[in-house]
Amino acid sequence: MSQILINNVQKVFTTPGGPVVAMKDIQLTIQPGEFVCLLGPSGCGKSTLLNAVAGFQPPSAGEITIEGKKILSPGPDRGMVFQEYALFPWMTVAQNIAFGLEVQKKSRSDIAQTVNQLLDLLHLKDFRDRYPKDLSGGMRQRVAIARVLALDSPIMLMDEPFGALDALTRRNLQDELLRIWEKLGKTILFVTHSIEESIYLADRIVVMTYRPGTVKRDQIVDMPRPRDPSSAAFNALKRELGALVMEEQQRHANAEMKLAAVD
Ligand SMILES: Nc1ncnc2c1ncn2[C@@H]1O[C@H](COP(=O)(O)OP(=O)(O)OP(=O)(O)O)[C@@H](O)[C@H]1O
Repeated sequence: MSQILINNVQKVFTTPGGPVVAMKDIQLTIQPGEFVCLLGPSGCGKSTLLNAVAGFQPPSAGEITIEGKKILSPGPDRGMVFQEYALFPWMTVAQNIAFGLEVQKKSRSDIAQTVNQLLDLLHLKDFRDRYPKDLSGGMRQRVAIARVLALDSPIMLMDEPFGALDALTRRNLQDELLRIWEKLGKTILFVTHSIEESIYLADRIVVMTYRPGTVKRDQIVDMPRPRDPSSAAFNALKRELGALVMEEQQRHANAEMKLAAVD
């Protein structure tokens, strides 16, 4: 199983205006099978942390290990889903899902079996021969998820995957994701700036501060699923986390005003 250990991680970007400390002193352990959301306003380092776990951008200090092995580059144990669907427009739905398996040189029959299972799991059977341009945003994101699931990585890293979807489609895909997570037992690290989305989905919500990104609150969400966004417990937590996020948003706004004053 795949425990993720984020050990005292820091990331500094060099910019023409000087160094930007995007995240600092991040210390987190994510257990196998856990669903963790990274929550915070724009610019608080959520994507920086996710990209470091993905191995796209190594930290400047500290280290990230998965099952004790230091992360230095992307690997087959981690699948990534982005906000933009990142599908190949010249391939059909089935071909998009099969792509990674073909790169891995799996046998034709294995590929066909996995693709059929995933078309089933994500309710995409009737769309298998369509091209991405002929699909809705929600459908495209289903294909993107199926494509990552095809590789059977134990860890899924998701960067605002439902951010561009309308509210109804978003709820629908959140429910699908929970169903898949419960069925397949993946470890999920999910970036969002939606407080409601984080409470609806996560076992644990890590609220981050604005520049430098640090852990402001590590919150267990101890509510049975499916969660009811109109319940008292849901709303109490929403208010509490809302106040924390608002503080950071305010710090962001103040920092931008200072910059504008310098300009
Ligand atoms: N390549 C880079 N070069 C310079 N600064 C960067 C770079 N990438 C990120 N940053 C800065 O690091 C900080 C954290 O950025 P990051 O994208 O991780 O935040 P975020 O919380 O994911 O925000 P968003 O929700 O807008 O994506 C920001 O202040 C950003 O400007």
